[in-house]
Amino acid sequence: MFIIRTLMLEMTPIVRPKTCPMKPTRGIGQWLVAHSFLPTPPPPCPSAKASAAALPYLVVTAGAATSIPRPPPSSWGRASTPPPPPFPFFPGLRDILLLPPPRPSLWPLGLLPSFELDMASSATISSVGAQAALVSKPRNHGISGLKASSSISFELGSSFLGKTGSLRESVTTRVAPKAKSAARILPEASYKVAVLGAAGGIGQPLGLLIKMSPLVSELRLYDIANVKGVAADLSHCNTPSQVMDFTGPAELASCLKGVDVVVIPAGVPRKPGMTRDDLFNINAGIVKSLIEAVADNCPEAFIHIISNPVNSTVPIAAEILKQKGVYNPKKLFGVSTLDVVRANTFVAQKKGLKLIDVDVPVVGGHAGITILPLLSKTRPSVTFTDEETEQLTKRIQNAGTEVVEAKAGAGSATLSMAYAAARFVESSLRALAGDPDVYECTYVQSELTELPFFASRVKLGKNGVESIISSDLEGITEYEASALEALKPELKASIEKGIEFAHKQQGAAASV
Ligand SMILES: NC(=O)C1=CN([C@@H]2O[C@H](COP(=O)(O)OP(=O)(O)OC[C@H]3O[C@@H](n4cnc5c(N)ncnc54)[C@H](O)[C@@H]3O)[C@@H](O)[C@H]2O)C=CC1
Ligand SMILES: O=C([O-])CC(=O)C(=O)O
Repeated sequence: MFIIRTLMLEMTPIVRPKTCPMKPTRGIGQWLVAHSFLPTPPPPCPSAKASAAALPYLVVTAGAATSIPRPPPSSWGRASTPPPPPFPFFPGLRDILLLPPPRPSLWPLGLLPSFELDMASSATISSVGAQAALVSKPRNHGISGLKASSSISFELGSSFLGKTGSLRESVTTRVAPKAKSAARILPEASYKVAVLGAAGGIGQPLGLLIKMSPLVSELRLYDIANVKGVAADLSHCNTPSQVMDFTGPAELASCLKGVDVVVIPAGVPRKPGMTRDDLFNINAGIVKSLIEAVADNCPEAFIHIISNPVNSTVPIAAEILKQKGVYNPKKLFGVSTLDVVRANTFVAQKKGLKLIDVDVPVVGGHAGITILPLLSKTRPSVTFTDEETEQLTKRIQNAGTEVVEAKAGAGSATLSMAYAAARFVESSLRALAGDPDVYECTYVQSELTELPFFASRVKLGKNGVESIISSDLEGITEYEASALEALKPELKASIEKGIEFAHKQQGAAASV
């Protein structure tokens, strides 16, 4: 955690004169990066003293009212403005405050720190020179589950976020060299991300979500078919990244050269009645061939494996990378983020908590009983009856099957998976950008247990896994301890199956 001192110098005065329709309220505040939606910063309210040039890109919403307006730029903040359509990601929020340019990590995918905005109720934000106080208290890790802590606090004098304010946040970003001296924090879209299997059920929405990231300069989409249309479609979104399409093995190398992150959702999904392991025979070969290309073309990239069965496909990838002499265990990840996303959602629903507050670590693997939510480690601290623990654990473990059955033959989770994968991509990019405080649960090579691969919370850094967080496994309940023991044989078998497959392939290739 550190203090972003420079931000204070950039504080743009609140541009909300009396005529603006929005009133400050008590409630949860969320930071949205408006520039994903508002390519041109809106002009100020008519009486605001802030110049258009000083206008920020970051919107803070506070309050829990019914709709968040997205006024057309020409009428931003005018009282007479009819209610505009709701903000796509955050219906249900109202007050909008304009603040300085965003840090890239704060984009609207739920990767948002959550702040308690406790405004003096008597304060009227009437102009640039309002006497308002905004005090935000540190909250739990928020949806991202990434922050060791995040806090922000402002005591304001002549402006809403005046010079006396201070901001403490655990997020950093690339600071453009020029911007440093000007005390300006700018997001820098400079990362190249490749999605392999980009025309599929996960690949398409994942492409869209990555296209919205302010950190990405190139979005490379690869599939064996149908990727041109997806790329043409996405390329019309006016966000920073350039979209490129690559079709078939002949174009795979060009797709991969120079990328920072490779995400692999290529492969077949389950149908009702199947286990993830039933996908092994097809997906093992797909992952193998794609990883061979990754090894040849971008061995330094972070590799995110979504293709099931993750418990086996990650060990396969590790073996292939070893065979190619480029295995870096710190950069190979099985994407188990969806388990965390689900656990957070279900726990919040069950306990009546605010979704953005809840963070449940999920360890083990990514199939059935190998998915082990550590409910006792839920933040904020919350107690569960034995019955609740049993019911929640089972629901989280079977959530994939819940979707497979609901889709009745049309595939498995795609949208929530894309959301989860986009979160993991964003976390990786933030880690690459030097954010010192990025944590995610992921299935990696591990010494946390006797198993060679294990999902747990890890700290991500520029070089991948910086450390594996062991504390989540300390002081777990009896229920969790016995579930942990119970999952080991299945996870071990899946790992061995993957390793054996890779060895057999190598043997077969050698004998040709
Ligand atoms: N890790 C997780 O939490 C989750 C994993 N999954 C897994 O993700 C995988 C993909 O699921 P969906 O997108 O729903 O399937 P899908 O069938 O809709 O899409 C898969 C895409 O992969 C492409 N593909 C197949 N072989 C390829 C190859 N050799 N190279 C490049 N692309 C190739 C297909 O053309 C297709 O566009 C499945 O294995 C599924 O089980 C799904 C949900 C969650
Ligand atoms: O259940 C499946 O087959 C897809 C998956 O991994 C999930 O939704 O967790």
